[in-house]
Amino acid sequence: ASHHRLWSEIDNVVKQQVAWARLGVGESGTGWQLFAEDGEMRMYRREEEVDGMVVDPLKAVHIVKGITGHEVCHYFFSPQYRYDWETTLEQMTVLETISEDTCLFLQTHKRIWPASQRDVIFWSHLRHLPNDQDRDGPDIWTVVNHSTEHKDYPANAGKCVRIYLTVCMLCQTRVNPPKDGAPISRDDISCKITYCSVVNPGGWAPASVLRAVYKREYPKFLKRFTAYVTNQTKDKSIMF
Ligand SMILES: CCCCCc1ccc(-c2ccc(S(=O)(=O)CCO)cc2)cc1[C@H]1C[C@H]1c1ccccn1
Repeated sequence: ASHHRLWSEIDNVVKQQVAWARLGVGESGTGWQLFAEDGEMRMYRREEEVDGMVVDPLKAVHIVKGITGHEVCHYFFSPQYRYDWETTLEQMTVLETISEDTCLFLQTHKRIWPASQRDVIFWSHLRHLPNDQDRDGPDIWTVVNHSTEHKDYPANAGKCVRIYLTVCMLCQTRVNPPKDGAPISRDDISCKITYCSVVNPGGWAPASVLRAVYKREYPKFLKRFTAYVTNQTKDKSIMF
């Protein structure tokens, strides 16, 4: 059904996350600190705490040649590929396939010493925001992951501490049409990726441990994931 029980929440969160992702990290005065750089990838964070817990918002901007936003979102959303690129994943369960572009996931992530193991339940929604209104507007593909409850999996019932997150993978494809009118090849395309994430680690974890983990894990994740998409798509026809 086009309108399922989570539809209004998903619609609101997606609109809010797309607007947030499209805001640049602005000039240095806006509180965004550049903390990792690798080629075209720039990773920023803001230092924020909620009830004494580190919930540093993260925003990464990356430009990857040879792939499209549709392809990035396809491999990010689809459960069947996740174990290939998500290295901190211990267990992933699709609790519900709500529609062909909306799933409910339960994930347990590998324990990161000295903190206790974490799990998370989130809905994941894949959406194409075409620019058919104004031609030169951005053609956006996005996946938004947002924590939610599930009656069969109450928080902190087992060994894992429940975390809460909102993640937005927002992509814009750029095409440089070949001069001689030849068909568009992967050499003529690139994808501008904006990845935003806010993770509330649930139970207490030392700020120094969390910040060290984020500093190590986020750049590794985005590099590994984008390399995975490049490798998966290199011999396939372009998914626009
Ligand atoms: C003491 C550590 C507490 C927090 C551990 C933890 C759990 C989940 C997550 C997480 C869960 C989902 C997503 S996603 O973008 O929706 C993709 C689908 O998997 C992303 C990151 C992050 C972290 C933090 C390690 C940090 C970290 C950062 C990037 C990758 C892995 N780990």
